[in-house]
Amino acid sequence: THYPPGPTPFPIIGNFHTLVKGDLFKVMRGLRKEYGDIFSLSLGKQWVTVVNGNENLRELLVKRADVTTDRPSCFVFRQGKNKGIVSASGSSWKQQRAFAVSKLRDFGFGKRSFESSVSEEVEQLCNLVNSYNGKAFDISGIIHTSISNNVMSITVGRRFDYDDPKFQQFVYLLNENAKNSALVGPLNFAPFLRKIPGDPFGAKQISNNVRQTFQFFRTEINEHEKTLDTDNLRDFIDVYLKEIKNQEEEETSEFTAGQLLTIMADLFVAGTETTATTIRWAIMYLLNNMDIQKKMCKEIEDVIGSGRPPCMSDKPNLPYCEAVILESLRLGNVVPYALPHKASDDIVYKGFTIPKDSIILPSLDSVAFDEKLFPDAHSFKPERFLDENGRLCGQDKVLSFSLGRRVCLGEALARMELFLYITSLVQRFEFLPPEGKNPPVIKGNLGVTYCPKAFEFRAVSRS
Ligand code: HEM
Repeated sequence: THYPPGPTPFPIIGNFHTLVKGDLFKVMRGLRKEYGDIFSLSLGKQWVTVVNGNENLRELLVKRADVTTDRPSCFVFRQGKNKGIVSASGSSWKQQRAFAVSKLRDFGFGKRSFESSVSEEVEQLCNLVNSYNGKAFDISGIIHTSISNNVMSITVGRRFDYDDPKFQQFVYLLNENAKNSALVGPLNFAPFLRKIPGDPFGAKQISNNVRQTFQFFRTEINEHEKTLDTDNLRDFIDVYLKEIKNQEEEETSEFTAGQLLTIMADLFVAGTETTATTIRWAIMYLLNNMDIQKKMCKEIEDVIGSGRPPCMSDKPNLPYCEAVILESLRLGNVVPYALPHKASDDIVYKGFTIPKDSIILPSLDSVAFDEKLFPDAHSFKPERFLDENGRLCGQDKVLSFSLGRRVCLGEALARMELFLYITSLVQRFEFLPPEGKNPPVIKGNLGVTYCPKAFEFRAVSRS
């Protein structure tokens, strides 16, 4: 059998030493150059096949979806007990995902009917930003809280105040885990790393944070159970609790409180950090490209003015703003290797065999920086998404939400959030570096998500 090529592994640790050599992006891009689009790594007992390039990803994740959709059993997914949506596989995943998608949609998730709720959240955020009176500040904490409220209002049925200490602690835990690079890196694949005394890879801390996240939602679910009225369903938790009751008689029912708990954590974890981070990237790029910020602001002024905030029906009339958002999604590269998939059977592809039960890592990074799709790929150039008539083009080339059956479940909501938050902030404020300072250096930190290093800026009211 012909396995995909890759660096020669050492005994026991495999290619572990190659991956921790430094910048993971550089290492992975270098390996692609050396071994080709489909290369493999060995980590402990795990085989990992890294898939690069738009066509290979489409071929494997879409056309061969029958054998590339499951999740492997690695550290990050065991945190979700292989239940719920993100970490689950097979028929259980299919059923839970379909149920969640359909019921969330009933509550307006990602649809126009939910727009007013997101807009209110944006308004709250803008008012808070305004209260800094143009003084330099770091927006991460409040943007995380604001974004998570959008998912909370549908799932838990209420929003949380920015100064709610319990909620702040909760959002903090999430951030801490998201920053932990071990979750996407070696820890995920090499079980022996978790046993090293002193917890150098933060495995215990991660598990502990996850436990606290689950506890937060367990309390919410318990309170919902006490007040449940099946004729008046308030939110997603209520809908799910009703389904548990409906299926009580069936011995094989997959609708359990444990599943609900994991789905809640899934939605919260997958839906907060990603969107909030993309917005922070957009702000960072706009601070470094004042001309682009001015153009965006001018488009908003011409189309909407300053009398009312932007709404979704303005989107087709704001192609330049939309191009800035697409370029932030692409260059921000927030989930560079998506989440691990599994080969559920031997897959013969381009003369290689990707062995059954090995991990498939989709490199979305390889698409975001593909020079053929995006010439001068490392530069921030919204114009690449506009044709000669200023109309939007090439949106489909951006694969930030992955593809195939595992495609991001929150894509529609995320796109709505990105549009409303970014255009509203630009309409109301001019983003400037802190007084007397240069704009923040465009640098990221690769954890679960690739996010900008902490930075401060001034948001100066335009009125
Ligand atoms: C800019 C924002 C976002 C980006 C870039 C993003 C990106 C992604 C990516 C790359 C994946 C992995 C797909 C794969 O395994 O191949 C994913 C999965 C997922 N996302 Fe998102 N996401 C975003 C926002 C959201 C939001 C707002 C939600 C929901 C509230 C959400 C919920 C999920 C869920 C539940 C999954 C797991 C799907 C599954 O395993 O079946 N995401 N997302």
